[in-house]
Amino acid sequence: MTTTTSTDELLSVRGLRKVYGSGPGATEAVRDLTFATRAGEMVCIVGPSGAGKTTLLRCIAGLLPPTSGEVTLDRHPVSGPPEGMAVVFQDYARSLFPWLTVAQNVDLPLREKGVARAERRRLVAESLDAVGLADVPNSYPWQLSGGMQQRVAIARAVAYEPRILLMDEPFAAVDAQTRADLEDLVRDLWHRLGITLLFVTHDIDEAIYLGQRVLVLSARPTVVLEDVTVDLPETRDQLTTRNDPRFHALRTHVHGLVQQAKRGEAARRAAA
Ligand SMILES: Nc1ncnc2c1ncn2[C@@H]1O[C@H](COP(=O)(O)OP(=O)(O)OP(=O)(O)O)[C@@H](O)[C@H]1O
Repeated sequence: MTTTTSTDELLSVRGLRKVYGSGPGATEAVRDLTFATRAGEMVCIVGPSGAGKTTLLRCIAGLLPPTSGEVTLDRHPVSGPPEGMAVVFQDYARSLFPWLTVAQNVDLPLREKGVARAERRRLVAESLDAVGLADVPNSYPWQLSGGMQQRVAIARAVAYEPRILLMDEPFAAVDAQTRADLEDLVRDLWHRLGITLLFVTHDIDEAIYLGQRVLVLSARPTVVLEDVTVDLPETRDQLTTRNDPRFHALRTHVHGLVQQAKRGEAARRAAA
């Protein structure tokens, strides 16, 4: 288990509950979630399908009001999209504007933030360079592969200079090789920029490869089943890390927890 001291806590989720709708048709998506992350941490979240991972991220991002409980960023309650937070979703095709070029897509949130033109130009160029897209600023998203489009979405988030970046299954729609490249890109950006990262994924191997901690969620209504510390060397690469016996042990452990969560869901359904 990881304990987070109150002094360096950045994000805190306390007693979060989210119920959609009311009356007999209500869905309790999240029952009672409590965890915290320190500044600069990389925390991955896994859990069975429908466990409420997207609901949790939307509450953290201030896009959805919780039914009860609280999310704080730097001790300030989150009640709308907070400054200093950026989100990358799975569906890059819908999150990019097809009528804007790559550079214009990255630039848009900076314009909305009121960043001066010269500074915007620098941030757009630097972030496109950071994701390996320095040579296509004038292309349109639909002219690029899926992996490249997701890089544009990442560049847009990075250019915003967030303190915390939320990613909701960002690589679920790309092929395996592209996914491995994007995982390494995220680790690299996290190291270089010193941001805090909260990364939701279905993929247990991906969670362990990327994270310093993996929060395993139960099935709906959701609680944290276990907060697993990923005690792998900080320098990771696709071959060595994934062949490390410790990686296999962690994967077996997390896999067992997710299976346990699914069985809990099956038992709940049988009892209903
Ligand atoms: N707008 C909504 N109205 C009613 N129920 C909803 C709404 N959004 C989500 N739900 C329900 O809440 C539960 C959790 O959904 P959510 O999308 O947060 O889970 P998830 O863990 O992200 O799922 P997946 O792993 O399949 O992406 C599901 O039962 C879902 O049907």
